[in-house]
Amino acid sequence: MAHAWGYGADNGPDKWAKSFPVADGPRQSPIDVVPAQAVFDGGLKPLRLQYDPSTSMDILNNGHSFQVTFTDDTDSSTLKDGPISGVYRLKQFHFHWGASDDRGSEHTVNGTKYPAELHLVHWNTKYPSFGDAASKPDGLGVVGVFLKIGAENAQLQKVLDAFDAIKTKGNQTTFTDFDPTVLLPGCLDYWTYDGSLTTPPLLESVTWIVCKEAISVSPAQMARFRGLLFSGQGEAACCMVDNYRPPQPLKGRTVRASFK
Ligand SMILES: NS(=O)(=O)c1ccc2oc(=S)[nH]c2c1
Ligand SMILES: [Zn+2]
Repeated sequence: MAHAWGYGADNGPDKWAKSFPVADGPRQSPIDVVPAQAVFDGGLKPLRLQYDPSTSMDILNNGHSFQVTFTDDTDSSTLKDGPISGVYRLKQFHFHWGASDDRGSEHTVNGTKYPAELHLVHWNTKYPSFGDAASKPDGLGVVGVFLKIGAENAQLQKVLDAFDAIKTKGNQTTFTDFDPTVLLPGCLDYWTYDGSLTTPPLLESVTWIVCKEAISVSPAQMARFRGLLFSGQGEAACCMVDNYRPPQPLKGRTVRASFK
C-alpha cells in the first residue's frame, strides 16, 4: 500500500489485501454471527476475567482508534478458562464505532450492526511477549463486547473524560487505576471462533470471544467517540468514525456457543 492503511476510500478494508495478502486468508475477522448456526458446546468453561486496576497505564490515540494500555509484565490482569487453555495477559482495550448509530461494530449478529464494539486484547503467556504471541495460531484472545444505544454508561464516561487530551493522532496521557471489568456485561455468555486481528497486519492468531449481551452507551457518549480525530495536530481534521472492518467469509469455520 503506497500510503498507510486506514478506513478511507483509498486505504480502507477493500484495499488491505494488496499490502496484507492474509486479508483473503482462511480465518479472517470479524464475522457475522448467526446464532441459529452456532453449535452449543457444553465443554466450554465460563470466562474467567481477573483485572487489577493498578495495571492500567495510559490512553493513546493511535490514528486508527484509541486504546488503553496495561502493564503486562506479570499475571495481574488475565483471561483464563472460557475456550482457551493457560493464562492470557491483558495488553490493551480499544473500540470501533460508526459515524451514526446504525453501524460501527465489526462483528454483527444475524447481519445486525451495533453502534460500537469494545475489544479487550490478551496474549498467551506460553509466548514471551504480545508481539511474539501475535504471530501464533493460539497467541491472542480477544473479548468483544457490543455497545447498544441506551442509558448513559457511567463507567464508560471515565474513559470518555480522557478524550480531550487525546483528540489527535499520537496524543497520549496517563490513565491509571481503571478496572475494565466495569465495562463487561452482567451475563458473560459468549460465542467463540478462530479468527484474526481485524486491522493490519490481520494476523490469524486470535481466539475470538464475542459476548452475547451488549453494554449501553448514550447518544451523547457516542458523539464523544466521534469527536476524536484520525488526523494529527496541525493536519486537516478528519473525524475518527467508521473505523470498523466489515464481516469476512466464514470459510467453513464453526462458531461455538457457551450457552443454549
Ligand atoms: N481489532 S483487534 O482485532 O482486536 C486487534 C487487536 C490487537 C492488534 O494489534 C494490532 S497491531 N492490530 C490489532 C488488532
Ligand atoms: Zn479491535
